[in-house]
Amino acid sequence: MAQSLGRCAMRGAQQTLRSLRPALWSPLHHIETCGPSASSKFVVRCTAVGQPQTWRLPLAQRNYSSLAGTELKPPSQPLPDPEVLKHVTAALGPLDTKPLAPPAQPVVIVISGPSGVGKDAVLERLKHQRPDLYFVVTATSRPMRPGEVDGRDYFFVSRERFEGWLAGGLLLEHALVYGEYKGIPRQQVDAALAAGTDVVLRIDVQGAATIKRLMPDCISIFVTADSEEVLVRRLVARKTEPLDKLLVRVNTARQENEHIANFDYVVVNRDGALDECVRQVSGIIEAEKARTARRLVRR
Ligand SMILES: Nc1ncnc2c1ncn2[C@@H]1O[C@H](COP(=O)(O)OP(=O)(O)OP(=O)(O)O)[C@@H](O)[C@H]1O
Repeated sequence: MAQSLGRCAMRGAQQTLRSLRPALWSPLHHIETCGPSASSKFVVRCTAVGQPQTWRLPLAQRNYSSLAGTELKPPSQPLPDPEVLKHVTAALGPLDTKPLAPPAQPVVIVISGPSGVGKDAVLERLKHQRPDLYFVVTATSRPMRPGEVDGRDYFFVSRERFEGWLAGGLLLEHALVYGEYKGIPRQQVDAALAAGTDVVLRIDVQGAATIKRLMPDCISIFVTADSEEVLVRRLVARKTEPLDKLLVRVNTARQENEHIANFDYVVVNRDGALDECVRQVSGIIEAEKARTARRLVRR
């Protein structure tokens, strides 16, 4: 039997459930009981819009904060009347079990924007929230910054090696950005798409235009900051460029901002609101995947 909760434990369970499934949570008014059941399921009894509901989680859990990642099962539906079902199939023939909407084709998502706007910061957080996406590791000839890891953040390669990859046709797109090469390894993109996985590319503005030409179906997102002043403050605070290179980046950012109209979406990475930006990017991907054109192409 599920046990009644103390006020403190109840609050913990509410917070966990809300963070797990915000969409399901919103109509819930109140959790009444919450705890392990005799059948080793974790049972949550709650009232949603006046209706009592019971949620059964697959695992017994005592620690509410460790519920993250546990699948919430919706309340069980009443079983259909077998006699009625029999009549339906007798009249219409066997019912088709194929999905009514075909799965969406894998998409390429291009994240771009001026230097210092927060592309890496956004992607770092998105990686944790969206393990279903494949994040292409860009190759670059620029030196590693403190905290960066070769093969995780970028493939840090010499100019000679980069030029060898270029000559061998191993890069989908490349550009010389602030005097350093950056390029997208073709094989990573092809392999992820072939496996049906959505691919995220982090590209500078000039590279984004090339990808849009090569892959017109890609979703291009321009990340920008609240203002030029905020952008410059971020770059200065990052302390990764000497003054002369900083000036070049700010000048380039001015020109890049004029290319917003070439992108499908623009998202503002507001100061101190990184999570909000990540949420918007993730929402855009979800909405695009639900577009009928992306789902019906295979028919
Ligand atoms: N929403 C935000 N609020 C405050 N600071 C932020 C925000 N987003 C990112 N930053 C900070 O701004 C700085 C620049 O971010 P980041 O390095 O991710 O930019 P970038 O667009 O990847 O730059 P580049 O193209 O030069 O590599 C970092 O120090 C990062 O922590």
